[in-house]
Amino acid sequence: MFSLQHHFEQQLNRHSHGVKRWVIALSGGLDSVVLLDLAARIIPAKHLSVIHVNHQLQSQAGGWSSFCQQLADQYQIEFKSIRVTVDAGASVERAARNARYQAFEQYLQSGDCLLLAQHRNDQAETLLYRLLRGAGLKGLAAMPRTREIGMAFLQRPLLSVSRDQLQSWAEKAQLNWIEDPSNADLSYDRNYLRHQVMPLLRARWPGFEQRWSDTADYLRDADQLLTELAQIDLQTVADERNSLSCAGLNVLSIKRRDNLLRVWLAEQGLPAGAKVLMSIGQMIEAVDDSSPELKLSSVKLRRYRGRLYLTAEQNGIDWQGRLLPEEGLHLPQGSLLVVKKLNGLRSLAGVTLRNRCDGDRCTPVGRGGSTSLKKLFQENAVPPWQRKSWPVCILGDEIVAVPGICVCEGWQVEKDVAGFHLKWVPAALSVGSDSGTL
Ligand SMILES: Nc1ncnc2c1ncn2[C@@H]1O[C@H](COP(=O)(O)OP(=O)(O)OP(=O)(O)O)[C@@H](O)[C@H]1O
Repeated sequence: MFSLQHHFEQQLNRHSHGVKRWVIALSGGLDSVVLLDLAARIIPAKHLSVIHVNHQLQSQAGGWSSFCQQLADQYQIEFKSIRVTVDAGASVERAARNARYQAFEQYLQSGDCLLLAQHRNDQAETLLYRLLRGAGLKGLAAMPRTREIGMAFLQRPLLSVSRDQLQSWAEKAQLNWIEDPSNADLSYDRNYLRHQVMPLLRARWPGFEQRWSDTADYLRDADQLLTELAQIDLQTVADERNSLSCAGLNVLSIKRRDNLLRVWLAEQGLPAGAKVLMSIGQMIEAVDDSSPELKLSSVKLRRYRGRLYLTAEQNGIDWQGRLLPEEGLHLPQGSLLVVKKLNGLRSLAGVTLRNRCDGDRCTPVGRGGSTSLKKLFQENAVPPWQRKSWPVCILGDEIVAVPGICVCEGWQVEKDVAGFHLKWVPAALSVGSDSGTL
């Protein structure tokens, strides 16, 4: 016979490695109240914590927060309530969800596992909802059982359990919960599906939620395999500055190329619909000396010397006087990385950074004389829009190295000794996106 508690425990055990604290996301509704009850039965209270997000959207919101606090007190579990302001624009549902996940992310620490109470019926609703909105493979994979969130990760241990099973647990255990009146409001798409559409489907095709939940799992596996294929392909076409070779992309079939581009753009928070992929395809196939550009959200995709670059408009980084630390620097505009290996700079002591200036010259090792930075950038195929913000290493008035490009005469470490290698990686663009991640 099915035991909810046993099933729940098994699910937790599958992803318990390294978990120091289990954080229950408690809305006060039936599902998360059952989740809390189950967790409290098998995890010692000192390893548990409850988080409630107050969206401040309804007059009763403060009361729900107090209800959750009282519940946590009953179980003697640490409680945290976070108030968020929901930017109620086109979709209140989506804005509330985004604000909630942001609050979770800020609260969670490394070693935390956030537990959410979504169940099988929620999964089926999500799949149908996404299908209605014309989602791609990733969207149709619906909610993952587990994923990273900020420094921690989240789990949905009830994803294979039905709403009825949760309800009968709640009744047997005599739990109290809140009924959110907005759950009955059919003007919300999710509620319409839940109350009007799903019951019809269930009457005609009993048990369809389980099958849809399996379908979502298959789709997630397929999506993961395609992402892995894209990662393999990226290794052959991307360089260390995360630009892509058009020649390399042209060798791939169009489907495989689109798959790679989708994953590459998604890493930067950029969606890639069919139209965008077609335009990028034209850029890739353009004649080699052309430099087409494509605007994507707030960034530009540019082609330069046969490579594709994603770029934000940069105003130049004020490096002035910045000291070069051994562990490197991570800034919104990019990362300066430092590795120790043969050759390289002999010391970082006193070395500072500044922006490159017009007329800058230096004496790269092995070149036998001085050369302009302009020429060095051209020779190294540094795209023009990156040149302004490329850092230059200075000691006194002298350029001692240009990260990723050269070390200058007199500053290189002795032969066969490890020195400091500097690499400049222009920002991997991260554009705020509302991809509806669950
Ligand atoms: N305000 C909130 N504070 C903390 N966690 C929340 C909140 N709202 C939702 N959650 C978590 O996200 C899950 C899914 O949210 P969803 O909106 O589908 O659930 P709900 O119907 O509001 O509440 P429940 O699932 O508890 O019945 C919840 O089960 C709960 O774990």
